[in-house]
Amino acid sequence: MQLEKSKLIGNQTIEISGSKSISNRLLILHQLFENIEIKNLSNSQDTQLLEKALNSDSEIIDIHHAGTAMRFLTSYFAIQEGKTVILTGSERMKQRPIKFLVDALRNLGAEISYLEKEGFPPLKIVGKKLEKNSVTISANISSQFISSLMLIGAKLENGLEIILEGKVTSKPYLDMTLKILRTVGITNRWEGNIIKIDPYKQTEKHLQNIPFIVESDWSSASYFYSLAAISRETINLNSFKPYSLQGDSALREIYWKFFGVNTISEGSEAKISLFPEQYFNFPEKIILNMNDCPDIAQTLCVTATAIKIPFEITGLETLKVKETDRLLALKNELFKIGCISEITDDSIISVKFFEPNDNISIATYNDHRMAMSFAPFCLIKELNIENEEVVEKSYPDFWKDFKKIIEKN
Ligand SMILES: O=C(O)C1=C[C@@H](OP(=O)(O)O)[C@@H](O)[C@H](O)C1
Ligand SMILES: C=C(OP(=O)(O)O)C(=O)O
Repeated sequence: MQLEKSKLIGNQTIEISGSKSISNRLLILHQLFENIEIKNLSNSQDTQLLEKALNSDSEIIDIHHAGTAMRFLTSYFAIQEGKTVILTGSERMKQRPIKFLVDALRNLGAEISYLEKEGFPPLKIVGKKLEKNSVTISANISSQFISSLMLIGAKLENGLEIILEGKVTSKPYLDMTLKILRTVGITNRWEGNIIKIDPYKQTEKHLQNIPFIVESDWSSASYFYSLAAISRETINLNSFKPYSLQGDSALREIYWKFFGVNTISEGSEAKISLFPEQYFNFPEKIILNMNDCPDIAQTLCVTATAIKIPFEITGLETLKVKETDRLLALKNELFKIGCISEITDDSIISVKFFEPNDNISIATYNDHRMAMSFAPFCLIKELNIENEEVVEKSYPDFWKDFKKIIEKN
């Protein structure tokens, strides 16, 4: 996608579809427990793949690049008595870890085997009744493993106790799962390092359809925060609430503190306006731990580079095992837009900004967030985004929405 040097058309309104994370949880719960009437379901390819997998009779389920779906379906199929499936995905999916989740499920009594490399998809899952109700799992690789167990917990006869070992990564996603479980009547608690999910008891309330309006996707909103911060123009976003289940709503505080972008909520209309201060003193350096919101780290690095604010971002140990090694991809591509950076296993630090060359072409590494996070740089300089179709994974309408609010400068 060739993007000319552009300027923002101020005060336009964008409607992003429902949160991918919330939608994925609701689809699993709908299938396992309840008639949930889901409104504003995510239109992301990942959510569509999950929905298709849940309704499929096929023995082979290919989930492509959808990590959350892969992890959630592993537990889901493990408890489908009498059903055997092969759960597979893209070449990258076959490099993304799943061992700790498989070990935990096996310890509960599940029958899961690896078809290629030990510890990685594809998996053969023979659905069974799980008899045990307590399991220990490392919490520092991916919170998706734990959410996956939590989502099936209430289906086990005595519920499920999950004992977390080590540092908990991406914690707001676990809080999200617990809160969503409560909305469908599954009681739970998290005390110290133990999460307890009570067994499901159907009540009269549950016999009706439970309506759930999915709030729009905060991770997708990040690209508009970036545009607002760089352009200093206002952007309006629909279907966002003042109180969110999504950890990426930390964008409000982060973009206010470091970039002076105010978020004004019009509560009753579930609409927010991103309103940049015109005379904001940018900080000398951004020092931030983003372990709670890893999916918006790429966005923040590009905004900071465009405005030339040095940054030191830590807590990013999960980035290496996402759609690509996001730390390496960031280092390579930030260089093209004028930032020399250093990376470690869990951090990225800017070292120096310089005037980038012309003819910038950003590689996207099969990673939707690489494409979307670099696009706002067109407010500074013309650039090409390679394989622009990667955005489909989470935000199929991205280019349509993006182009609606920029024009050639
Ligand atoms: O539970 C979820 O919906 C997600 C959890 C996070 O993954 P990790 O826990 O692996 O960091 C996040 O990066 C991913 O996009 C969605
Ligand atoms: C990491 C992501 O997704 P997943 O792990 O579900 O592939 C993402 O959307 O940034």
